[in-house]
Amino acid sequence: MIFEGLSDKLQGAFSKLKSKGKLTEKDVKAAMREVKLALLEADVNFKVVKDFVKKVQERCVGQEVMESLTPAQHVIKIVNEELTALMGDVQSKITISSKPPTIIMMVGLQGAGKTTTSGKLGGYFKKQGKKPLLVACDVYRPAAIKQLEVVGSSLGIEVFNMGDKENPVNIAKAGLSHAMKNNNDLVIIDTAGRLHIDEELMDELKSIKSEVKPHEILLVVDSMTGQDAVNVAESFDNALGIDGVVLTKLDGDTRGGAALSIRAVTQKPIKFIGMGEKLDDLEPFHPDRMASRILGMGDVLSLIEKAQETMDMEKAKALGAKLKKQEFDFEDFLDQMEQIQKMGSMDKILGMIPGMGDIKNQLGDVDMNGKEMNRVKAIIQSMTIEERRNPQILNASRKRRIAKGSGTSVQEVNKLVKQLNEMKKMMKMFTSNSKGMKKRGGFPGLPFFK
Ligand SMILES: Nc1nc2c(ncn2[C@@H]2O[C@H](COP(=O)(O)OP(=O)(O)OP(=O)(O)O)[C@@H](O)[C@H]2O)c(=O)[nH]1
Repeated sequence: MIFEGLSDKLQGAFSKLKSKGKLTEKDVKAAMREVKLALLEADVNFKVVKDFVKKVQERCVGQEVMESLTPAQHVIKIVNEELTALMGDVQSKITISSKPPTIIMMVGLQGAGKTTTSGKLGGYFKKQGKKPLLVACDVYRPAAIKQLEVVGSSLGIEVFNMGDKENPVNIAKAGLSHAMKNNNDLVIIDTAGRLHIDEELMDELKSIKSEVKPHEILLVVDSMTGQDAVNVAESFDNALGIDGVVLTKLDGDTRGGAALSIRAVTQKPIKFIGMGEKLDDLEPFHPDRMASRILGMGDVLSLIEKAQETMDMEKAKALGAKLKKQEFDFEDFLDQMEQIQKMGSMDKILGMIPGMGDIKNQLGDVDMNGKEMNRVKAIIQSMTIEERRNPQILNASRKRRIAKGSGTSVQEVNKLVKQLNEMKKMMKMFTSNSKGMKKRGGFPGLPFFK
């Protein structure tokens, strides 16, 4: 789960508040002390934490909160608003030039994820019907050009390169004219990284910038480097000037400090986040959705978008109808597991579902890689249609037969039955929770929200 440590601590601080009726100033101050500690432990910039806590405290001890019937809810609402503001308030999009091609220059340190992100970005815009061109200007790291070509070809995106003997400024210039000739409406320039910022790197980037006049200079930083990412962002911005940041590796166990500090320190927005090594693991950054995920309130909108991207609507509707009748059998279970595999991973999905954090623990390692998935399929396929449809008839002898027939064990069959029941509980909880969603017209594309 993203920023799990910080999220657990913040929710812990607020659950104490919720258990009280009226709140005194002392209660709020105590809760904010916990929030401050949680943010510092998440490696958030000290000054950012100080300003944040001060602002929240001022708002929380105001009249409307202390007198209200649900003061704790008010405090959480204020923290949510201030967290969202801290990360930039609203989504900041890439500025698309009215006169194509839009030129995006990718900069950043070695290993931050520039080349991967350049490809991801190309894929993201290709999905929107654009015709991107990737330009390989990293002539120093051996195989950097090859890596970009591999990424480009896996996405069906052309990569322009002139080998690693040519001056990067000339490559960028030639790449741009190649794009003009081929009606590319987007040029993404992958520049060279360095282990640390140096004069030579900056001069080269400045010459590329003055040569091609990019509409966007995106700095790619590795969120796992915490406060370092913020310092790198500051130096690149001071030396070169950047328009936005892409935070990579948020799928790792990053504590969240970079995401919560970088905007406040550099005044530059986070535009995208990298959520994995795969080429579709890039998401536009929404401060409000990130804040609500951190506060354990899930992020249903992103979940819907992901589901709609991958879910077969007919199947979704059919499943929704079955869920209403509290039917959910092994056929559906298999469908859902395959669906979730397409959407990313159970861990990521559950992180987006409000209040599903604890279910995640009950479901255990439902996150399956191909091997586990095949064993699950073998077990389910060894069941009779009757058994799949009515799991309650699975007695010991049937389980032994299924285990034998699928080359697995009775323990694994039992575990699968348990997981099916947990999944059923989750769906039930979900459909009952979604009454509120229903009022908002439900969420098309997700069976749970029918
Ligand atoms: N888990 C995870 N890995 C990522 C992400 N983005 C990039 N990576 C990995 O990070 C490593 C470095 O990525 P590159 O794109 O080669 O980094 P780079 O900035 O281009 O490095 P140089 O080309 O050497 O400057 C690769 O193994 C990528 O797969 C991400 O969002 N999540």
